[in-house]
Amino acid sequence: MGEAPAFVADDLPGDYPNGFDLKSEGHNTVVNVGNKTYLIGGTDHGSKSTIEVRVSDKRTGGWVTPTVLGTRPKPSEVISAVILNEDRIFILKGDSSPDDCFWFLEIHHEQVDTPFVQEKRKEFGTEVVAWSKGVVGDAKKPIVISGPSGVGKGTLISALMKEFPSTFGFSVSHTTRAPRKREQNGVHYHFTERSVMEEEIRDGKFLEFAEVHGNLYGTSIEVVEVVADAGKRCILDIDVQGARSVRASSLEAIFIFVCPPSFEELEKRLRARGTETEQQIQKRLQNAKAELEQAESQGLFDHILVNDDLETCYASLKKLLDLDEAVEIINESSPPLVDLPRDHSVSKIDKKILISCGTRERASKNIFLLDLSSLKGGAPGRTRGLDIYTSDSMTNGINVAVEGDGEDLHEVEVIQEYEIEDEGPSIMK
Ligand SMILES: Nc1ncnc2c1ncn2[C@@H]1O[C@H](COP(=O)(O)OP(=O)(O)OP(=O)(O)O)[C@@H](O)[C@H]1O
Ligand SMILES: Nc1nc2c(ncn2[C@@H]2O[C@H](COP(=O)(O)O)[C@@H](O)[C@H]2O)c(=O)[nH]1
Repeated sequence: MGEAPAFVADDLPGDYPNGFDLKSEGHNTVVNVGNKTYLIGGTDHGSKSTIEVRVSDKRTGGWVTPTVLGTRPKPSEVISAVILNEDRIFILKGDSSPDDCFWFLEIHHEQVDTPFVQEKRKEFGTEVVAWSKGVVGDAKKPIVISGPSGVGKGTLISALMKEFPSTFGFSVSHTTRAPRKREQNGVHYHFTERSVMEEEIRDGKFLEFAEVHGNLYGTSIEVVEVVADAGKRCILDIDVQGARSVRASSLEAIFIFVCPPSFEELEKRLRARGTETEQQIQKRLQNAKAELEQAESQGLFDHILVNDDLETCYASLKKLLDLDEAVEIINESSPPLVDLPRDHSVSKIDKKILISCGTRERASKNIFLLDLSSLKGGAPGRTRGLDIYTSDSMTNGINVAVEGDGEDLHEVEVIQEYEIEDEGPSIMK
């Protein structure tokens, strides 16, 4: 038996407040989770238009604007919503492009939080919600490479990127340090002012950041997601503090620490590179000692590589990434894409979402199923692992592209075995 619809569009509270800059009629959605009501809808501030969120606690009344983290979706005229696990709301945007129709809004409900919302609630001391774009299919785990300055991380990463340009994408960090000769903005780093970066950190735009050798460095969420969205495996070159933060985040990654064969050799390489002043070299060497000690921390790094002979170290890196025999494969099969039409209805059945296309009056037989049982990640990045199944990918009028010969679609048969409640769709425009 299917669950009752998560909410209905008519469920607007009697005291639905005017005065919000949320568009009315259809552009908004109201979701009740326990004692809270979430009003989710579009605003139109010119180029800055995004979906906004207001929260009301039924016990205290009144509406608050929560701290909103993550990349906010652009408004849509048709928004459907389904509550998942009470710690997040699944948002479906009708009439949106395939890469923009599924979103998750992570919330706080009673004792239930996603780790990110929990951490940020403590940090901000406010009501916090966090957006995370839903992505069909999975992405290969990003690779975090750490190690003391001058050990050869950049050299190893460049070799990987050169040999496997379609497989890997580099996470271009932000830094407040000055560019070196031949370093290009946007390629080697996003060079930025400290005040700007600090503000972006406060806005929750960074997956991790750290003060390293007297400058601020950080990995923006956007940079990592842009690489993953391009179907590439992201490589992060970050210090040990950053690795620790990523380990604590929702980003599942492989963590590699690169060691020098000796401290003397590290110093030799740093000096030979000729990019730092004597004072900076001393600072980096001092920090290297601490980093080498921390590399031993239980559970932080999955692999430790000694970069003595470069070729040998590079071969070991490729081996642990299962690339030793590899020839780069371009255009691996991509996950199915779906255009969610403007008129659709949504029902929740366990961890599956059934979407029927068409209006209530002119119901269409076009349906597809979203399986949310293997979700991974979440704010501050993407929520991955959505699976789509469609009844008839070629003839049903939904623009669904499915790889393979169609056999994968046998799961769709299961749809007919579910009993969907008669109450109609959970929301319809
Ligand atoms: N195995 C190696 N043997 C000898 N020299 C090496 C080896 N690996 C790298 N190098 C050299 O050591 C210097 C430092 O390397 P690289 O810039 O890649 O270090 P890094 O770890 O990325 O440093 P940073 O953290 O400061 O960016 C470079 O001049 C590079 O050519
Ligand atoms: N925590 C982070 N550390 C970073 C990031 N980008 C680079 N780094 C580390 O900084 C040092 C110095 O780099 P350099 O280019 O000035 O030599 C090095 O250990 C890098 O790994 C980041 O985004 N976050």
